[in-house]
Amino acid sequence: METIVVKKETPIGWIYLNRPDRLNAINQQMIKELRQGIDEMLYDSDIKVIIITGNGKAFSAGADISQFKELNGYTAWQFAKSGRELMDYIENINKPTIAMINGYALGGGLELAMACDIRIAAEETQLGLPEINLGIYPGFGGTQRLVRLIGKGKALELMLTGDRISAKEAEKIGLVNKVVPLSNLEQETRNFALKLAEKPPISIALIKLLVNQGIDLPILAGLNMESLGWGVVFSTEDEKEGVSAFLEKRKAQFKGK
Ligand SMILES: CC(C)(COP(=O)(O)OP(=O)(O)OC[C@H]1O[C@@H](n2cnc3c(N)ncnc32)[C@H](O)[C@@H]1OP(=O)(O)O)[C@@H](O)C(=O)NCCC(=O)NCCSC(=O)CCO
Repeated sequence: METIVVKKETPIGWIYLNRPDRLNAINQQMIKELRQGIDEMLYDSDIKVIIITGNGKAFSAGADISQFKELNGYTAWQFAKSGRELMDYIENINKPTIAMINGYALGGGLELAMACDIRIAAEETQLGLPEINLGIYPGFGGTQRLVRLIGKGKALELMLTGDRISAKEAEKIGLVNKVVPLSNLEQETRNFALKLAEKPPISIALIKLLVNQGIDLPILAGLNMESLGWGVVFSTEDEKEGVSAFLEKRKAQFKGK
C-alpha cells in the first residue's frame, strides 16, 4: 500500500496515514487502502484494538484539495460518498478504534478522527472543519457526527467559521477524550489501547452497536435493544468468567467467547 502503513503489535493494530509531505491529505487511493488496512486488522483475531494516526507533522489536513479541480458534480458526489462510507464503516466495526492525533486534524482528517471511538490528542494539535473557506462544507460525515459529539451550537460555530481550535478547547467541548504532551502521546495511547484490549470483546461490540445505532432510534427502541442484548452477553463464556472472577476476587481473563 502506498498511502498508509499497517503495523501489528498484538493486541494493537496500528494504521499510519502516510502522505507526510501532503500532511496526510486523504485522496481516493487512501480511502481504498484505509478500508483494506482496517479489514486486515478486523479479521485478525489477535488484534483487539485499532489505532489510527498520521506519519509526520499532521494526523491529516483533510481531503486532498489538489484533486478538487478535476471533480465535476457527479464525481464530487461519488468522492464524498466513498469518504463518508469509509467513515461509517470505521465507526461501526466491532473492534474499538482510537485516533491518535498529532499536529493537525482538519476537514476530512477530523471527520476520520470523529469516526473513531476515542480521540487522544497532543497538546499542540489544532482541530477544525475549515471546508467553508473553500466554498464547500464537510463531506465525510462531519455535519452529522460533530453535532452528535458536541451539540448543535458549538458544531455550527465550528462549521460556519471554519476556525481551528486547540486540543485543550477540543477536550473542553468533548471533541477529544484526552490531551497529552506530544512526548507522551504514543505511550498514553498505547496504554489506553491495552486497557481496552483486556475488556470482553463481545461486550465492546454490543456497546458500540447500541450507542451507534441507538442514538438514531426512538429511546424505547434503543432501550429494548439494550435489554435484548443482555440475552446475548449472558450466553457468553466471558460473562461467566467476569462474574466468577469478581466473586473469587481475581482478575478476569476474557476470551471473546
Ligand atoms: C494544515 C495547514 C494549516 C498547514 O499549514 P502549513 O504548516 O503552512 O503547511 P502547508 O505548506 O500549507 O502544507 C504542506 C504541504 O501539504 C499540502 N497540503 C496541506 N493540506 C492539504 C490538503 N488538504 N490537500 C492537499 N494538499 C494539502 C500543502 O499544499 C503543502 O504542499 P506544498 O506542495 O509543499 O505546497 C494548511 O496546509 C491547510 O490549511 N491545509 C488545508 C486544510 C483544509 O482546508 N482542509 C479541508 C480540506 S476539504 C475536506 O477535507 C473535505 C472533506 O470534508
